[in-house]
Amino acid sequence: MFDAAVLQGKRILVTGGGTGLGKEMAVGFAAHGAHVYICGRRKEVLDLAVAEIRERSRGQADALIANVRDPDSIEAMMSAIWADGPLTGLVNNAGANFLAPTESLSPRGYEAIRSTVMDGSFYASVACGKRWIAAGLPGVIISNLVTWVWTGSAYVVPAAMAKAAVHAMTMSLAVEWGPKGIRVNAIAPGPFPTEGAWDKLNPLAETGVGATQADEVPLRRFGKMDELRNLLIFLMSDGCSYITGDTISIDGGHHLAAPSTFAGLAKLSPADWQRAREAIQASVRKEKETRSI
Ligand SMILES: CCC/C=C/C(=O)SCCNC(=O)CCNC(=O)[C@H](O)C(C)(C)COP(=O)([O-])OP(=O)([O-])OC[C@H]1O[C@@H](n2cnc3c(N)ncnc32)[C@H](O)[C@@H]1OP(=O)([O-])[O-]
Ligand SMILES: NC(=O)C1=CN([C@@H]2O[C@H](COP(=O)(O)OP(=O)(O)OC[C@H]3O[C@@H](n4cnc5c(N)ncnc54)[C@H](OP(=O)(O)O)[C@@H]3O)[C@@H](O)[C@H]2O)C=CC1
Repeated sequence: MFDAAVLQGKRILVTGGGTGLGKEMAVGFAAHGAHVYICGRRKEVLDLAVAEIRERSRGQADALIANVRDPDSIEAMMSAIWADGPLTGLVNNAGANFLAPTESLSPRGYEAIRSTVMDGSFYASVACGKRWIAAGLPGVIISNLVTWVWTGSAYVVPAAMAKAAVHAMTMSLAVEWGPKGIRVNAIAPGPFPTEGAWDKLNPLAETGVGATQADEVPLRRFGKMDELRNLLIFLMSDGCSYITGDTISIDGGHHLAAPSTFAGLAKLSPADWQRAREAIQASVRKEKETRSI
């Protein structure tokens, strides 16, 4: 769909690019000429991802360990990247989410999600924005949101709140930084199955409702990674020079047909929720064992 050199000379950081959607975007950017950087908290996962991105794209990729919940960690990562030259683009993709009845959430559970999605996107955007502004350089920021920024969603309330905050950041920064040549957009994907998301959002047969299902998507299927890449490459490219402040859905029409949330989980019993919690926490424990930061 695009010229293979459409992103030649671009240097793009994808947060959370070691897995799932972030890794797939990184493959697309690198295959179209960009040097991609990915970050996350697990060295082994990042090393494997860099090897895979290089092989699949035949392009340039590097990884840095960083925790987006920690502004000092983000600053250290940005300084390391900028030492080799400025970024031209940032994708705020790192995310955290799990299904839970809201009344069961502790302040730490809420904070784990809010700080990853809302604070992480803010810190990374400001770390890039202030460098671009100081150097008089243009830049592109794209945040990976979800259609709940328009609909809300039961049982994932901290994620819906935090993504909505980043939606507001997108509109606000587009206006504030537009005169400086910085474009700020977002995407709102529907279901694109990934191990990370499905472990946390569809842990049991009973949790297979709306948000993670394909049958009520008007286009009757999940999203494909090539479709995601096409949108991201376009938004990141110089051909997209007049779009800013927008959040573009890529969900096969799911949110317009209404069942794109977790409303259907009202049928779960307390025992079902306990099993869901145990399954989610088993997945989190497995991931945490391999964290490097
Ligand atoms: C359509 C699809 C849209 C997709 C959207 C996505 O974003 S998909 C992206 C999917 N990918 C990811 O999410 C990847 C990143 N995710 C992660 O790093 C972890 O999943 C994390 C968010 C739990 C944070 O880890 P961490 O090391 O910071 O945290 P921790 O383990 O120390 O727990 C913190 C608190 O949370 C509590 N708690 C946990 N589970 C449950 C539960 N089921 N119920 C209730 N509470 C729960 C836990 O008890 C603790 O509180 P406490 O007891 O101390 O008061
Ligand atoms: N899959 C889907 O259908 C949809 C996904 N999305 C969004 O897409 C994004 C990616 O989700 P997906 O690929 O499915 O799930 P993943 O779990 O695979 O991706 C999350 C990534 O974020 C990284 N991450 C999490 N916390 C931090 C942190 N504190 N610092 C640095 N990196 C962090 C994780 O790496 P590590 O744990 O090593 O740090 C992981 O690589 C999320 O923002 C999600 O909300 C939106 C709509 C639909």
